[in-house]
Amino acid sequence: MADDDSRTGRTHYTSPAIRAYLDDLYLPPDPDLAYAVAELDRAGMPRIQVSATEGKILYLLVQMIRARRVVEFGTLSGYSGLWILKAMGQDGHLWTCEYNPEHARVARGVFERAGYGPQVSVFEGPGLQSLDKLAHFAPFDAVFLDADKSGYARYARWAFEHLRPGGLIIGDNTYLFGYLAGRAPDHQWNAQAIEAMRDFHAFVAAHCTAVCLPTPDGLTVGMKPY
Ligand SMILES: C[S@@+](CC[C@H](N)C(=O)[O-])C[C@H]1O[C@@H](n2cnc3c(N)ncnc32)[C@H](O)[C@@H]1O
Repeated sequence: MADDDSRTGRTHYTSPAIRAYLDDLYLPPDPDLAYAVAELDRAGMPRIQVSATEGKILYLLVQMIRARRVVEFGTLSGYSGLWILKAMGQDGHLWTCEYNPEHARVARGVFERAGYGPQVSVFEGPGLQSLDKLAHFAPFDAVFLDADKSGYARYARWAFEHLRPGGLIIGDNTYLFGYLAGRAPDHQWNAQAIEAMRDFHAFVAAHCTAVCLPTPDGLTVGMKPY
């Protein structure tokens, strides 16, 4: 029977039991990924990595387009980077930007330990200031945005310019923690930040074949047309 509430997103059928059942099936334990998460706690870093399901979505997307050259903004301890590297296999390369030197140091250790050291370039510094350097390695197959949310629109324009046709722009937290629409700006996310995220969505919607997946905080996937 038709269920307008779930189709329109007003209700959903997720439950802890369903999540546990599906995670058991689709997300087998991986010691490298577990180590990247454990490193967050050990180093006193925030647990703000993508979820395992979002990591698996990244993995699938990277494999579906046979990506070999991926850029990431927002490395943290390398958790999402590992998902991307594992999906690319031995001939892939990840350029990942991180402005916190301690996060970059921890991530390098995580990548090395998992055997991906030679396949990763960790760029230290603000992502927007690394764009010119990164452009030397274009064209890319995918660009994953998970750093400064106010920069997403600028990252997306840069990504579009430096992606091959069929390449992907992927952005996490594109609901802007609930502030994207229908919520008043405040000290956490001001009007300018909300406008910047809306500018990101407007750009991706206008230039890419795209959708915003309804993950807990929105995961936007846009393909540069062929
Ligand atoms: C949400 S975390 C990234 C999580 C990571 N992608 C994962 O899933 O494992 C965001 C990271 O971006 C970094 N960051 C924040 N602003 C940045 C900027 N302007 N340039 C580069 N990195 C930035 C933070 O230090 C933090 O490590």
